[in-house]
Amino acid sequence: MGTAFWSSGVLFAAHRLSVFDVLEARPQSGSDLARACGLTPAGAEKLLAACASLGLVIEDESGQYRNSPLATTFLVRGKPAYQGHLLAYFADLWARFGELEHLLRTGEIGPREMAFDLVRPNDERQAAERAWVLAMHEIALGGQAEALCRAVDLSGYTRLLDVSGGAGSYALRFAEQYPGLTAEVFDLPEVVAIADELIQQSAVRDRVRVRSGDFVNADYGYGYDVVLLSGVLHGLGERHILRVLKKSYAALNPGGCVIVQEMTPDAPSPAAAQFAALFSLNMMSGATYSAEQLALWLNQSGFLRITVTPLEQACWFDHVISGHKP
Ligand SMILES: C[S@@+](CC[C@H](N)C(=O)[O-])C[C@H]1O[C@@H](n2cnc3c(N)ncnc32)[C@H](O)[C@@H]1O
Repeated sequence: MGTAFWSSGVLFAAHRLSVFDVLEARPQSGSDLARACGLTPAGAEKLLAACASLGLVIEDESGQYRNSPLATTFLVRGKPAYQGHLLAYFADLWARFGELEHLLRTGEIGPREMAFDLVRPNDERQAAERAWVLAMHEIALGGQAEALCRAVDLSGYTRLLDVSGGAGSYALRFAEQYPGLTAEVFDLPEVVAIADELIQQSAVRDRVRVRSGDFVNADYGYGYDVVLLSGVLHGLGERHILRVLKKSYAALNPGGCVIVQEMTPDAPSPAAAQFAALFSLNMMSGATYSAEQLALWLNQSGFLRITVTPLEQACWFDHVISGHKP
């Protein structure tokens, strides 16, 4: 455990230096890669050896390196299962976890993260925010959207509101699955701008649209059959959770349902439970809550017929909790 960050550091550096993009074009020796990626020859050799030890690249008998199938699938820009934005998001959490002790003692981010945020140029900040939104999309495409679609049945419903819907990934997936469904992705203005790009590239662009606003203070509207809250509640404390759930309740038609998708410490697999426990540490407010606690909050907000569904296969969110408006 003490050296786990070594592997993360190698992965982040190799990805940021475009090592996997360069190797995908053709196998390279250490000195070729040094030239292509702007590294010292010694640095390139060490990085390649470290990547080989992690199963990211493979060396042949002539000393040339190529991507492993793992790297080709997930780490090359433009590939359908590319996870690079998610990696960039993890790399952004580096400072937070490096100064965890400070966060735990004070409840505030540490001086190094603060200093980093202050000196970060605007274009880098915007790129990081965009990477974060696209990271959420990569999670959805990486199996989460399929898992959610299998866990809930929206047959007969016609209007869905995806509150804090991020890239709109789940609204898009549901619209694809249910031809009679229209969906609205509600999020902050800069986020819905990115969602709208993805919507316009999709086959369901005529049935999915965006609306910008603040989920704590905005009126969600009314007449919806489904309100989706995916990965939203873990960022909030109890007071705001109940506020969001009550607004969701008000937005629904009688018979409509709220769907909460979350990571929980009572996840079906030990690995997922560990992920939820560690994930909870990087949040300034909020926490990963148990499925039972989330179900209780749904009930306190007026929802009935509450069901709790563990997602065995999903890699990020491990539970769906849904409830109906009577
Ligand atoms: C963890 S992401 C989840 C995104 C998406 N639902 C998903 O599961 O991929 C949390 C979302 O909450 C949004 N958010 C944060 N503060 C917000 C606010 N005040 N009003 C509306 N959305 C907000 C973020 O922009 C982000 O898209």
